[in-house]
Amino acid sequence: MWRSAARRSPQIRRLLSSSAPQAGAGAAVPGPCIVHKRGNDILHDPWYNKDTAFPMTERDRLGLRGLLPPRVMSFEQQYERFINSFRSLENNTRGAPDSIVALAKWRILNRLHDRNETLYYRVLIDNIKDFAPIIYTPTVGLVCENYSGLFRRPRGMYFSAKDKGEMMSMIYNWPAEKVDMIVVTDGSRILGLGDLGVQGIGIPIGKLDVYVAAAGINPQKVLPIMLDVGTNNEKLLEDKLYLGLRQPRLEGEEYLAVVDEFMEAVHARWPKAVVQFEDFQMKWAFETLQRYRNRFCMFNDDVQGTAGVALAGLLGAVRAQGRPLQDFTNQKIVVVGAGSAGIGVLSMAKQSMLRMPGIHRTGEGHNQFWVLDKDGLITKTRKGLDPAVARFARGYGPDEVPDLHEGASLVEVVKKVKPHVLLGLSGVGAIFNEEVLKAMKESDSPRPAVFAMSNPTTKAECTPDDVFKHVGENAIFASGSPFSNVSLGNGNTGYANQANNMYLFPGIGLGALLSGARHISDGMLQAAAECLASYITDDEIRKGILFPSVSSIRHITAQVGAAVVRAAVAEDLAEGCCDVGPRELGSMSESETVDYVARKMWYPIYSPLVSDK
Ligand SMILES: NC(=O)c1ccc[n+]([C@@H]2O[C@H](COP(=O)([O-])OP(=O)(O)OC[C@H]3O[C@@H](n4cnc5c(N)ncnc54)[C@H](O)[C@@H]3O)[C@@H](O)[C@H]2O)c1
Ligand SMILES: O=C(O)C[C@H](O)C(=O)O
Ligand SMILES: [Mg+2]
Repeated sequence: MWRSAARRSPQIRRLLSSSAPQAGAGAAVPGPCIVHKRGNDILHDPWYNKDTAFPMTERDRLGLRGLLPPRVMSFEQQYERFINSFRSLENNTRGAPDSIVALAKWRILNRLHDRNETLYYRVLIDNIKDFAPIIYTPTVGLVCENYSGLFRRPRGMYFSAKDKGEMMSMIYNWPAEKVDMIVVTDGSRILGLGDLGVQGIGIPIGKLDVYVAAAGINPQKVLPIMLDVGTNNEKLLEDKLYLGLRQPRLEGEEYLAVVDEFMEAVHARWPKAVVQFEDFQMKWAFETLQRYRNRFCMFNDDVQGTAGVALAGLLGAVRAQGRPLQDFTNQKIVVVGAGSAGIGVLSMAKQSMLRMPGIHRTGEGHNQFWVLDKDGLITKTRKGLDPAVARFARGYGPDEVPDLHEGASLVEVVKKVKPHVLLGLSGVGAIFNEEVLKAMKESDSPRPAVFAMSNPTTKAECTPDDVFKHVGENAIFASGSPFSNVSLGNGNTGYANQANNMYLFPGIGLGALLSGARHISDGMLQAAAECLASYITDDEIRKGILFPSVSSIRHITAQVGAAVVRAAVAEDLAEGCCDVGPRELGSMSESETVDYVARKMWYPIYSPLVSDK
């Protein structure tokens, strides 16, 4: 049951192995590409630029002769040269402070990104495990914090509060004719780093890099967007070099009017583009999701993508105990953080429990969750609770087992509840301290699970070393940002799983795009989560491995994307994409859908260039 047929298929494995070109882009000899430029303009366009790899025929055809050193290098030589300079950077910066090294690595990758996209995406795809921590969490957080100083060239689009009334024409300033995937933020909650205003643009850029690497979205068709509605970050408002609007954030109807206008403009130009909302503060994350999810093809990654990844982890934790999946309904789960991510996780986990056989005994009233926010345990006596949070509030007093008071501390809750899972989405680093982790040792589970999902690394609720030391070697650990596995000293390994929405959002976006879904339904999201949960074998689970390695992200994304396509077809939401209509999608078997999705993935390879001038 837990073996995905496609995962074992040699054909799919071949199709998706990171060293072989993928189909779609993957024909060994790519078709020619018409360029509307010549000479230096080509060298300065990262999409067409091949640097020293332009063959002589192309140098003649495109007016490049004499603009490059005479020796023609191969793609492989260029690749090796880059990797060598990256490795020497690592050697030369050994011993330097972590943040200096991280930014130096980000700079060298960013420079390649600005210069030669084909080479950039190839090194990213082939080395995704090493490079994801640079272009994505945790380094992307540091980049956002320092963005105004690091800024050299613009990437993506900026719509500000000052652009009201102009957005419909501004959207046509974007040079690419077609856009498939948009990631938008308003910078109000960047990872666990708070309001970073316009500097949050680093997040959509990083997420879209993951889209290209994992989902094979053509980089010419992605668009990172910053909605600059001001910032409430005093430090930034006072910073003379700050690049965003120096005004407090718009609120209420004024704020929504900007987002409405932006969504209308995007939809007018690219009606089939998928829009991913990212790192919006909680109130706007939920409000915009409700407002747009039935009108546009959009989703909120922090609410919905995170929920699916956490659900896959929670189901993995049940399997690790050797229990049947239905036992999920009996798991005691403590969630620390009742924000957009925490509430998203709780809602999806609850939905999943309600679908399990046997749960009808207790139905909606069944509450296996203990939720804490900055004021401690949330109970029904809490005033002014958001209805989304109120659903998970505990009863109060001696009727409630165990007896816990409003605002109880985390350690009190863990000691009394003895949860199977402790899950953090609080944005507070090291909050799972020694006392809390030692209390987890008394968990009712033979494999107590600790998920420290906050990003970046500095905000992780704890480290894997702490967990294996204080909870025990039978513990299970997952974190939002990457950590190294822990050697347990007896030849055994304590696995540091990465529970990050990067396992799902690329497949959700790709599946929505290829199905041509009118909108993204709960069923499509559920299918994505179930697909990820089923990816891991029983053997892996027994070892404490809950999530696959990031190096298989393309393979995972093809499967998740296919699951999403099939769910969209089943719900009659699919309108098809390009020349593949809903009927054709519907006639594909499960493995044919995975093949189809994999074939649609773009793969970086130099195409012969032909000038139209
Ligand atoms: N791993 C992933 O894939 C993933 C996905 C989304 C978000 N996240 C991370 O989750 C964190 C939270 O994101 P969010 O969007 O929910 O933020 P949010 O601001 O909406 O919510 C934060 C929540 O944490 C609570 N909190 C703050 N201090 C606390 C404390 N001392 N004790 C207990 N609770 C406390 C707040 O009251 C609030 O309920 C961020 O660090 C983000 O990077 C990780
Ligand atoms: O960006 C990430 O790494 C995950 C998540 O979307 C977050 O906001 O922390
Ligand atoms: Mg996010």
